[in-house]
Amino acid sequence: MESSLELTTSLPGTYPPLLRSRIFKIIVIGDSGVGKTCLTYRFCAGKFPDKTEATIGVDFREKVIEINGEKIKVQLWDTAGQERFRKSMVQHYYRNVHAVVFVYDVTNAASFRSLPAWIEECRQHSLGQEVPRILVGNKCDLQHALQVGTELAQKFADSHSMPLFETSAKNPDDNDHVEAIFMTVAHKLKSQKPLMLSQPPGGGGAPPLGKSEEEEEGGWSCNC
Ligand SMILES: Nc1nc2c(ncn2[C@@H]2O[C@H](COP(=O)(O)OP(=O)(O)OP(=O)(O)O)[C@@H](O)[C@H]2O)c(=O)[nH]1
Repeated sequence: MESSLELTTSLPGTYPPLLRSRIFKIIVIGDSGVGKTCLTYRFCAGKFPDKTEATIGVDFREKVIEINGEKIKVQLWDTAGQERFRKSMVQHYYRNVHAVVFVYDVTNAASFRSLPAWIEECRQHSLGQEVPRILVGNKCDLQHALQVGTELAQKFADSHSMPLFETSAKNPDDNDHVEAIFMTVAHKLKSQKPLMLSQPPGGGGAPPLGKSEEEEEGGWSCNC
């Protein structure tokens, strides 16, 4: 995937000023091919990617946004949907997560039926209802091929206490805008700041919304 070309490491001692801003780590999860890469690329780069390949392990994309005068880095972890590309990375995805975005493809009922398994995987990694979660139905531009209607998806979202957004990474004109979806999550995280300053017992949940683990380790940064 071409996005890997956009990744740059931070050299020790050369931290750009924005590295001190707060980071929201949001993981994007769902079956292979639902459009996780396209959605994250759309938000961070502002356009639909020319071409994508199956994500191997994880890709990171970041965007700096401003909420109420504070600059915040939204770090999207685009995870691999294919099991064979996930195995070695799973433990890393789930550390220090602030929010989860579950994605299905509205033209692929199987991707919708997989959602309980993705939710369960998150739960097993201490990401339950206390962490902001949203549900995104992607590829709404392909209305002629629709397999998952809004009513069914809304029932599922309600039963898991998640807001539902239906969008298209390719052409969001008539749907929820990709940018607005991720901004909604960021606003929610910012408004929950006091709640997130302490670790839950056992330390399994999200850390304070300050320096990320990757930042502490001088890890990856992507400026797309
Ligand atoms: N028509 C349409 N096609 C889309 C949309 N989003 C993604 N696609 C296409 O769906 C295919 C898969 O998209 P990806 O973003 O690579 O899917 P993914 O979920 O990241 O897949 P993995 O990396 O294997 O987990 C690509 O051919 C995209 O061009 C959309 O909103 N509309």
